[in-house]
Amino acid sequence: MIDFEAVTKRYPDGTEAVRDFSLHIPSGSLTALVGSSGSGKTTLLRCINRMVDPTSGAILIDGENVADRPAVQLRRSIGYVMQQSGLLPHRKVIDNVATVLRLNGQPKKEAHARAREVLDVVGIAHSMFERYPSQLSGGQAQRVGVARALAADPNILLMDEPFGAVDPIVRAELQAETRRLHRELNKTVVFVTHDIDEAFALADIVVIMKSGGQVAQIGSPAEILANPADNFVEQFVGLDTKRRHLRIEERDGEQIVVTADGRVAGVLDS
Ligand SMILES: Nc1ncnc2c1ncn2[C@@H]1O[C@H](COP(=O)(O)OP(=O)(O)OP(=O)(O)O)[C@@H](O)[C@H]1O
Repeated sequence: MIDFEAVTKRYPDGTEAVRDFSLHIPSGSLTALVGSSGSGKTTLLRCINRMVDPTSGAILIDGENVADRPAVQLRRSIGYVMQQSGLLPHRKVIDNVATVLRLNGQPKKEAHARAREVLDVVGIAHSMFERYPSQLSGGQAQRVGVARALAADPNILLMDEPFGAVDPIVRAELQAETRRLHRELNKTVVFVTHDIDEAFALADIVVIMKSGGQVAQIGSPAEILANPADNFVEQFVGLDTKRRHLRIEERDGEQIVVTADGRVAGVLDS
């Protein structure tokens, strides 16, 4: 589990990116931080692996303050996927995925065996293992980025707008894949996105952020849709314009998602 305790981050130029942010993230959940540009999502994500240190407050992983962990060791123990895959251009796919394992001291043979295994998990064909990143499509590069993040079998996976730069069809595939991986691998995933639809499609817990790193609402997709906290949230999730023609109804003890014309769109997991 991850706990943010009254986290504030002020950058040296005085920008207050996050103010007094608290959040409990249960182990094994998929939490989406969603909000407009500049609302502090990336700053919060990076506080988890100490790419950013908060000005005040604390982040605890399983009860231990991350500030007490050596930053490099902490970072290598947490998977990180970013928007532009971040693959090293002069290294082959297999070597990119094996990088953290090699840095952790694993012999090349074992690191490559694990890299092949995890590339299989994310659906990269063997014929691509020896390619360079420039020889991959955007969607393939993101899959390799996910494989690299999973290689050291971290308990926590941080994903920062991982599918922001791919087309909508590939994006939908990668979202489905993320759901599958999350179900199968039982990681704690924290996912940053601009896209409320993506957040609702993926997350158990959605955190809607306003500018200045302030929380507008925290809840499950169902809770937020059923009870938006204020006008900002209504607008953000598109309830004000009826863009989102969905409502939640209770039927036979189950929460049913119903469209504006009364069709059942799905059943929410309890
Ligand atoms: N290194 C930095 N120095 C100064 N200000 C920064 C720095 N990094 C981020 N900021 C500022 O902090 C605020 C929050 O930025 P952050 O990147 O966390 O937001 P975000 O919600 O992830 O935005 P986006 O969706 O555009 O990536 C912004 O005003 C940004 O300009």
